[in-house]
Amino acid sequence: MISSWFVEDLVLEWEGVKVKHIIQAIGSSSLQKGQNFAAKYCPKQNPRIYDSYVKLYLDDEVDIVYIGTPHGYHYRDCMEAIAAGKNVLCEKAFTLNAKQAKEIFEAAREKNVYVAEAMWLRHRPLYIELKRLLHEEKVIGDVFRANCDFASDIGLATLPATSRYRDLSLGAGSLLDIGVYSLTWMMLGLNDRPAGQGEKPNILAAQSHEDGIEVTTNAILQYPSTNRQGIVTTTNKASGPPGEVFAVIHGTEGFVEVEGRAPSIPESFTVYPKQKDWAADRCLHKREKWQGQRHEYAPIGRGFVYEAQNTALDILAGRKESSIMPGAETIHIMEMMDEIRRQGETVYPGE
Ligand SMILES: NC(=O)C1=CN([C@@H]2O[C@H](COP(=O)(O)OP(=O)(O)OC[C@H]3O[C@@H](n4cnc5c(N)ncnc54)[C@H](OP(=O)(O)O)[C@@H]3O)[C@@H](O)[C@H]2O)C=CC1
Ligand SMILES: O=C1OC[C@@H](O)[C@H](O)[C@H]1O
Repeated sequence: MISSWFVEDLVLEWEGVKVKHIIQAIGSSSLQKGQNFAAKYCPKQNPRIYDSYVKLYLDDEVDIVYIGTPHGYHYRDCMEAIAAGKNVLCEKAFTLNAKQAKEIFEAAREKNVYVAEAMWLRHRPLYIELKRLLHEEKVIGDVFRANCDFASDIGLATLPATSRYRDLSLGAGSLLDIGVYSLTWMMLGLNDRPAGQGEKPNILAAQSHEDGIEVTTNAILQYPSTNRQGIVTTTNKASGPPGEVFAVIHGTEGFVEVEGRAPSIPESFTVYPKQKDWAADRCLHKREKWQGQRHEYAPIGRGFVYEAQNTALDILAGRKESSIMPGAETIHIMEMMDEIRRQGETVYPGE
């Protein structure tokens, strides 16, 4: 699924594009599958098709490998690509745990190649601008709390046991799959330090499981140096349509609501300054009274264009880490998920 979405955006022509991506090769478990993929998603390109990923890593024309396999294979696929001397952009969640992530970044350093987690949300102009408004312009004063919920319905019971949503060896579970976005919004709201230098929060977490698969996670984060708190929630068994507002960030001078179909696909945010007569209303503010300023972001393609472009610019500049999602930030996120899973008693095979 994700590889098709990403490739469609790679070949998209859009205003503001600075690089031209060439899809040199496609690696798949079968030649036929790879051929069908190329014909459907990048018909104007002429990629070589390989019936194994490792064969693709040996292709001299390939500058960077994009890995879109299930979570449980990210460690293997990254390590094999790096061993072959390839730069890598690997889907979220980057690995099953922080230990695997650290080993990958270490291997990349030794081989002097680029590796980055494909956390596309971080590259979106909406995310970057909101972070600036909150922590540089301080549009809502000092942020003191935030929450984000990613609730989706994947129809777990209807899926085959081999699905990445059900197979634990593939990394099944809502936290790694979608909770990682809720955490990413916490990093925007609660962390005003540069990526990779965030403070470690105290964490209190609970997880629920069905048939051994983690389906619901709730976690409270508390940052010792600022006293900021965040609530991270996620479930893959929600029924009904998603709410329009999926994250709220509160500051001493107002609040921000972030809207969109899902936390991975934000469409707008609204900044609500504190109302002058707030004391008169106490807790009974009428919603209509609040005049917020909405910032809308028109979608371009599926939204992967920014991540693709920034990664290409990193490679062209000779960088070995992403300027937006450096290794230390990926490890920080993985460590938080390790701690949530430790408390929630979610364990993957081999751990
Ligand atoms: N950024 C985003 O919005 C999204 C990101 N993702 C991320 O992308 C990754 C892949 O997700 P998604 O595309 O939904 O996954 P899929 O289940 O669609 O699998 C992707 C491909 O992985 C390959 N694969 C290798 N081994 C296996 C295996 N044992 N079982 C199944 N597939 C295997 C297959 O390709 P082949 O047979 O051709 O080798 C398969 O088509 C995950 O990390 C996920 O979190 C997913 C959705 C959205
Ligand atoms: O990254 C993702 O975003 C959309 C979800 O449907 C999907 O499960 C997840 O991998």
